Amino acid sequence: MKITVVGTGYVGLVTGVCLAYKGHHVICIDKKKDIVEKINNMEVPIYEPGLDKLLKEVIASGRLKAATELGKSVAESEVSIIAVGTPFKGDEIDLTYIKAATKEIGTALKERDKYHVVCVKSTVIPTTTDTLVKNYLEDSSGKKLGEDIGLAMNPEFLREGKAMEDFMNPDRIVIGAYDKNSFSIMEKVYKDYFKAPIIRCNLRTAEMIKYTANALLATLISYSNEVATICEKTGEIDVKEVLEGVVLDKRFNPRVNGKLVNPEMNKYLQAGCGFGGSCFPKDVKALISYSIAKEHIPRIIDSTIEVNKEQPLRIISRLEDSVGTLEGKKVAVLGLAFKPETDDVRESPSIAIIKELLEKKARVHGVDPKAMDNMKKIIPPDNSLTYSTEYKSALEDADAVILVTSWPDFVQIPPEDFIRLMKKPLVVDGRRVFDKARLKAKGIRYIGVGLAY
Ligand SMILES: NC(=O)c1ccc[n+]([C@@H]2O[C@H](COP(=O)([O-])OP(=O)(O)OC[C@H]3O[C@@H](n4cnc5c(N)ncnc54)[C@H](O)[C@@H]3O)[C@@H](O)[C@H]2O)c1
Ligand SMILES: O=c1ccn([C@@H]2O[C@H](COP(=O)(O)OP(=O)(O)O[C@H]3O[C@H](CO)[C@@H](O)[C@H](O)[C@H]3O)[C@@H](O)[C@H]2O)c(=O)[nH]1
Repeated sequence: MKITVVGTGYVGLVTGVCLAYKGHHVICIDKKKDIVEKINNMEVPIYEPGLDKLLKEVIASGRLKAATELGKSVAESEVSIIAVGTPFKGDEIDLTYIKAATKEIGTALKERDKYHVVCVKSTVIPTTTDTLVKNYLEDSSGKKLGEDIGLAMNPEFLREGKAMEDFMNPDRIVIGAYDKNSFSIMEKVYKDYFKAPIIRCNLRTAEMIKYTANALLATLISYSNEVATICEKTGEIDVKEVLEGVVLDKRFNPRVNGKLVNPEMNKYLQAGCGFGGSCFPKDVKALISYSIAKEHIPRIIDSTIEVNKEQPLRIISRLEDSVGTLEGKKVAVLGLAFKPETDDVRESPSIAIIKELLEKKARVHGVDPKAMDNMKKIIPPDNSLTYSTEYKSALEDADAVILVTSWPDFVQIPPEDFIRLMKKPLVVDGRRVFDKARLKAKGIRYIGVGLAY
């Protein structure tokens, strides 16, 4: 099947490469020339484990190409998948890129005389596909939906850092479609290639499934963080023990032959310094603003954002409680990416933490094995702020370290390094990954989220 993917960022590139690997012929379109050139030269423009190898394979086999213009490719394809960004801007979702991509596809469809399905993969709020996208498409193509063109909404659930694994082995494939033809063509994209239940629904339901999934996962994180604060304020309760006691319920973590089969869910029932990334913050905010526009004040998901905003700052105030003023003190921030195995720093809690430390006149040394360059673009280095990719120079003479991202390099730091390199070692564990007892036994002071002593 010939498929055009419009928008070759994170989702578009993974989608294009995986569909080509499964046997489809894919053209990936992006406005950015440098992305297109890199792809055609078999270079991956983002860091994502496993993508490199497959990209080389599909380019070499001729099943994937990249281009900046979509006209020819759309006219020759059965399906166009829209995977452009849908950021949150001001106080609502920004659909500028969706509008532009839809218009361009519609214009290109004037040249096609066979049925063609336009599929929205970008995360868009309910009713976007069956109103805005439908209207733009019909206006720009001069064709009628259901007669000459089809429309589908197929949300993506991949996680950064695990994108290849998630795309290749999806838990479910959600296909919202306008008509029968659109369903059957979209099924042809997936059915024979992926082993997953296909959920057939209308366009709005598909849009809402995506938001509900992200808002629920983000809410679990904020819920865990709220419980953490209650534990901190009580004393002699460790939120880690509490949540471990909760997740062993088989309704969260079913067992097969006595073994846990879904411990991944436990990551969302853990206390820490908050969630970040390119999706949770913007999607939860978009759902809130959509709900308000529909005249419903969403109390639970509103608090999800509020708790998350406070979480990085709570860490700093606990550090201050322990060491007094931060002015002139050196603080090592371990981890800049919003989670391990990615170079993505968008909305990472490390941004709020570094800004707050600088505001309090601390000297900051940020460390990350992959995300340092991306962070430099957001908060450039200066006299008070240094970056590196390894932790040892950051620990040297530091008054405290704050663990923000649980990269294995950091989790495995031997306590001897804290003792040897730091002034009077103090570890603030923002992800609860260190062995508190082991550190304390070596005389290292320890502050953990959700732990008062
Ligand atoms: N990143 C994720 O983990 C993830 C997972 C699931 C869903 N999503 C959703 O997928 C969508 C895309 O996210 P992303 O992270 O891949 O975004 P991204 O910013 O990495 O990529 C978007 C790409 O689209 C290109 N683009 C914009 N307008 C274009 C046009 N008219 N023609 C051609 N190219 C165009 C941009 O140049 C950019 O490279 C968003 O709606 C996001 O919410 C993202
Ligand atoms: O090893 C981990 C993994 C996650 N987290 C926390 O969980 C949050 C979210 O992680 P994750 O869900 O893996 O992030 P994303 O890659 O942004 O993926 C989410 O957002 C995507 C975009 O919509 C969806 O497709 C995914 O299903 C959804 O999980 C992070 O900010 C962290 O707070 C950790 O602390 N450590």
